[in-house]
Amino acid sequence: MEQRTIAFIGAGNMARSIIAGLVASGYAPDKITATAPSETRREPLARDYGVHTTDDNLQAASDADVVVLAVKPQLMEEVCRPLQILDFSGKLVISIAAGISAERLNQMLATQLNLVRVMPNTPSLIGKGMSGLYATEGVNPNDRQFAADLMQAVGKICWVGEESQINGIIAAAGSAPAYFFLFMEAMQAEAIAQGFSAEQARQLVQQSALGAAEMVVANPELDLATLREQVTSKGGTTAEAIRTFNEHQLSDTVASAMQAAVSRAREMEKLF
Ligand SMILES: NC(=O)C1=CN([C@@H]2O[C@H](COP(=O)(O)OP(=O)(O)OC[C@H]3O[C@@H](n4cnc5c(N)ncnc54)[C@H](OP(=O)(O)O)[C@@H]3O)[C@@H](O)[C@H]2O)C=CC1
Ligand SMILES: O=C(O)[C@@H]1CCC=N1
Repeated sequence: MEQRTIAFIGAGNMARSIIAGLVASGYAPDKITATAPSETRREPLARDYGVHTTDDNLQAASDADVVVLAVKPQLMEEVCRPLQILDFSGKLVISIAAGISAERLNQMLATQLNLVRVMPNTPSLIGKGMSGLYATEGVNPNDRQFAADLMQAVGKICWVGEESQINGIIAAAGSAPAYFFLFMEAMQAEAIAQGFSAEQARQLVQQSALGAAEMVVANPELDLATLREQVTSKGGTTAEAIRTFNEHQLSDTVASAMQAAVSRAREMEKLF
């Protein structure tokens, strides 16, 4: 892919995941700068991935072709204010923040940005990310392509045509790794309660999760219900487990949780 100079403003969990995946995919580390106030954040990034780091947001953004806004939503306004003096006209700006609209970002940076909103997730760290992308009006095909290439270097992508759909991406992908971790945590805890060591329980759970996910990927012609039915022998153990999940309205719980993620994103759009 095209090697542009990229500044990540904010070097936390998500920026680190993208940077790790990018560098592993062959992106030149010396084209990447990550900024954070604390040395403890910056040092491991420089050490592990060979990228430049600094606490100088203004210099990093000024030197970059592409500015990735990767701070917490509640800090975005404060972080953007000093950057208002920059000329963003030749730059592509990518925001990965949840709950901050393009219109708000234009206000925060006091200009009409050439902006793509991206909603990634942390498995980008290992090249297995899932990102949603929304290009604001006027983003040229080259910049769209660059944003797509960038996120494809760390996983799969899904373009959305309406900005509001980014909140749906949060619910279905951005936040989703945490749902699966939670499910695995609960399974691990019960496996321990049933007598396995923490290590054994973790292996039982993680290998089953990996196997299930890979079965889904390897069998695109089979819908998810069919894969489930293949495990569920009539009158057997799985049927009882599934009946218990259904009795406790697992589907409704999942739907409510995803709706709660969307509601929170909408609420954040008003707060920050
Ligand atoms: N985590 C996730 O799975 C996902 C997160 N996102 C979005 O990514 C963004 C970042 O989230 P996440 O990585 O989890 O958050 P983190 O808290 O892990 O990272 C935030 C980073 O911002 C840095 N920071 C704080 N103040 C400044 C400043 N003034 N200038 C520059 N950097 C600063 C922090 O540095 P320091 O530690 O030194 O203070 C830290 O490196 C959020 O907007 C979130 O919505 C989107 C999708 C998924
Ligand atoms: O929890 C959050 O707000 C961010 C956005 C998606 C995942 N983490």
